[in-house]
Amino acid sequence: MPRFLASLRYRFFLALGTTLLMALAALALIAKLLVLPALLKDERLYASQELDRIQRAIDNELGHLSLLNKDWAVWDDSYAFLRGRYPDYPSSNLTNGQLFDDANLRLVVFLDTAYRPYRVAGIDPDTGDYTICTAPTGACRWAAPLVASMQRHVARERAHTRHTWLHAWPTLSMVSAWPVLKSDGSGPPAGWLAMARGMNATWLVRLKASTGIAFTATPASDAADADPPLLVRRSDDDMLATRRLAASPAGHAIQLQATLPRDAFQTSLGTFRFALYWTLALVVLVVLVVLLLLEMIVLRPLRQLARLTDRVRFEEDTRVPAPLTRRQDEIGRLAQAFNHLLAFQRRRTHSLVQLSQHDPLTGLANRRLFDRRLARALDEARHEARPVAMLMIDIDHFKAYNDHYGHPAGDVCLKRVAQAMQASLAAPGYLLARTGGEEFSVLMPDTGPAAAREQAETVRAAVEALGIEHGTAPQGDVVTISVGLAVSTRLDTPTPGALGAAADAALYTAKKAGRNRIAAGPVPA
Ligand SMILES: Nc1nc2c(ncn2[C@@H]2O[C@H](COP(=O)(O)OP(=O)(O)OP(=O)(O)O)[C@@H](O)[C@H]2O)c(=O)[nH]1
Repeated sequence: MPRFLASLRYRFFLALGTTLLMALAALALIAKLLVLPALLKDERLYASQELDRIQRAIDNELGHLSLLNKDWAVWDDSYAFLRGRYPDYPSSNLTNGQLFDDANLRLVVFLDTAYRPYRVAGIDPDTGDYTICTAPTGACRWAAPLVASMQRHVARERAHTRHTWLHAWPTLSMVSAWPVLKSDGSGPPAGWLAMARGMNATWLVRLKASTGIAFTATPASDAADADPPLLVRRSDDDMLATRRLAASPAGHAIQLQATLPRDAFQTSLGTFRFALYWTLALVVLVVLVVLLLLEMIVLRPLRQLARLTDRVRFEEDTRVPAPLTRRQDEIGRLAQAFNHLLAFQRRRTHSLVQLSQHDPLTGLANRRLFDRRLARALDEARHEARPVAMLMIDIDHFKAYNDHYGHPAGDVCLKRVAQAMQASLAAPGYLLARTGGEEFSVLMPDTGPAAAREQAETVRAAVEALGIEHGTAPQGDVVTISVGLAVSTRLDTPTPGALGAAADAALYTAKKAGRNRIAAGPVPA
């Protein structure tokens, strides 16, 4: 594992960073696979609905044309005209101003019952001239395609009374046809009256105004062009929606093309982006806050504990800081447990130190501690030119005591003697130690020969005063001790070994002299 990954801080950073990236990828996927297609679908639906509106407007126009057509077709005058009984009908009714200008018509055609043209009247789209003929020939030749379309429609669907359709060639028109009946609607039909209205610029302006949609209507050839795409998004601002309407003659169509704004799409996209960016910002913020809280609540205390663990080795009274132990959470419990562990370790260390430096029977210092203190005392005495005194003490005829009273009684005796000697020490700085089986030593720093002898006598007397019965002792009937005294007073202080040897020699002298006494050794060199 790379070194920096060993830190929890970086591992959390990496994990949260990865989570963040995954969230980003998920959002991008959601945007690409769900949101954007839904928005585009909505836009397609909107375009289709707008084209529907244009188509409905055209249907309305056809309806109006059909009503006008019916008014003229179901009329006694028209009926009489087709029956040949009203020769003045064209001059009275099919004049330019009355029908073609006011009703915005291009062509009016009467067909007889065999669908043959009876009268053709209209405005030539090329010249703008009004023409009226008995057939679409000569001056009315321009009307031939429309007349043929009218003939075909009426002949094919004569069962119907109303006919409306769109015509695409050579110019765009909407066409209506009705059977010519008497004003009361009775028949039989005298023929057919068909009317065509040009889908010209004027018509387009009117329809644009009524729909509010900017569009064009152009002739198209079904055979030549493949079906155009419904929607072409030309820019972020607008799109081109296209639809073809069936028209006559066969193979022709009218192509509607509406230029539509993309406001709704852009607004929805903007809203989505806004939500997306805010979501991202929030996710980043949450990650940063989590990292910050992690650092403050978990990682920093953990580092504090780690530093504390390092210090424990060098500073004895190290404790976990109170703010950590006061916490009620897991870190607080860890800090409290850490403090308990420290206290437990200290107790154990203390008891181990005690065990290693004290005698388990009497509780006095043992030889190890005594030797260390003696060396230190002599060291200090050497620097400060002060005296150091030492007593070496041995219980008299203790083997005989053991043999007579038994070993357990010997132990009790040892303890009582130790307590008595301890109680008799004059200064708190004096150290009494059990340095052998029934051998004791006293270290008396800063103590001269006189005070040392006085203290030795006090110790001896204290043991004798205990009055522990010792029936087999040659020197009396109670337990006594012999004391060897050595004092260092010279500037060249002796070594611990030399002082100890002097005290030992003095003890030997005391034993030799009859026991239960004190002997002072020569001042060691
Ligand atoms: N009960 C008991 N006896 C011990 C202990 N340690 C040493 N002793 C005994 O102390 C006795 C010491 O005897 P010795 O060294 O022969 O000397 P002594 O009999 O005291 O005679 P002097 O020293 O010459 O007066 C031995 O019998 C040891 O067994 C102990 O911890 N408990």
